[in-house]
Amino acid sequence: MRASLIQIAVDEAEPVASRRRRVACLVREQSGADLVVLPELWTTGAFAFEDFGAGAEPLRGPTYEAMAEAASDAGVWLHAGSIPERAPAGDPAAGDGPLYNTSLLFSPSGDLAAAYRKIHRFGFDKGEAVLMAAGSELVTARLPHTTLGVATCYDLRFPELFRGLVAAGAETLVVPAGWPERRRSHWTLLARARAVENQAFVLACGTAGTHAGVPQAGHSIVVDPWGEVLAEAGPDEQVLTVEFDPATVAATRERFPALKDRVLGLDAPPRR
Ligand SMILES: NC(=O)CCC(=O)C(=O)O
Repeated sequence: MRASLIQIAVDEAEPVASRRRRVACLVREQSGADLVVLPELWTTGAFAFEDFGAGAEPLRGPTYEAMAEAASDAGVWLHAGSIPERAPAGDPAAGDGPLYNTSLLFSPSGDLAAAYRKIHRFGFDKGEAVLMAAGSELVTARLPHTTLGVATCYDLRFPELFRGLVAAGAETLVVPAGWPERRRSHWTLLARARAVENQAFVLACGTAGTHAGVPQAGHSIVVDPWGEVLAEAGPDEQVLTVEFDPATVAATRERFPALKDRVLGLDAPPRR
């Protein structure tokens, strides 16, 4: 299986419409890949909190349209990273619906195969954590060669989410991100940890450049179920292409069946 991770540079100097066109061209150039992956919030930038509202789109908005077309032109499965999704208002009189950090997966015919609303929002008491609503559903998707489990950026710090994805059948964990350079060591460490503990491939695609004054780490990374790094990008915009055999997941789980020794229900009650 061939995957291409497109590590996009997100800089405010580039208008969003131009970046969208540029990214669509890059996706089309990946024709022949089985799966193409884009980063988190590459239209606004993951740290451009002040732009989330103005840059928000309905699920089937301009980024959806452009990426569906690019996936179908290239004939690839496309994990199109995430968009700031403005959900429909439940009550039209109350104005806009909530914002979500929503990632989109398209099939090679350009149909939406899955949408995942990020569960763990980053920022503690500010930024995404207060501006966006949290998703609540785990999302997996069956591709011809493997089953994907999807998560977004800060989710990488929460191993229980990935356990849930594995329990739902995931073999390849796809993590679009806008991870800052400041915590790059966590990024590579956590990507490898999630691969080793879940005996799964991890495809983690970050952004390059600097937006909202936050230099991005780049260093998109692909890790195999044994924790070995198959490929790692540098800091700048780059297409990281890797070939891997999804059957390695079953072989690793059989040869070293640690997942079978899980003891379920160990969650401690919250401390008072
Ligand atoms: N966009 C994010 O989720 C950033 C996460 C991050 O910076 C971290 O976990 O560290």
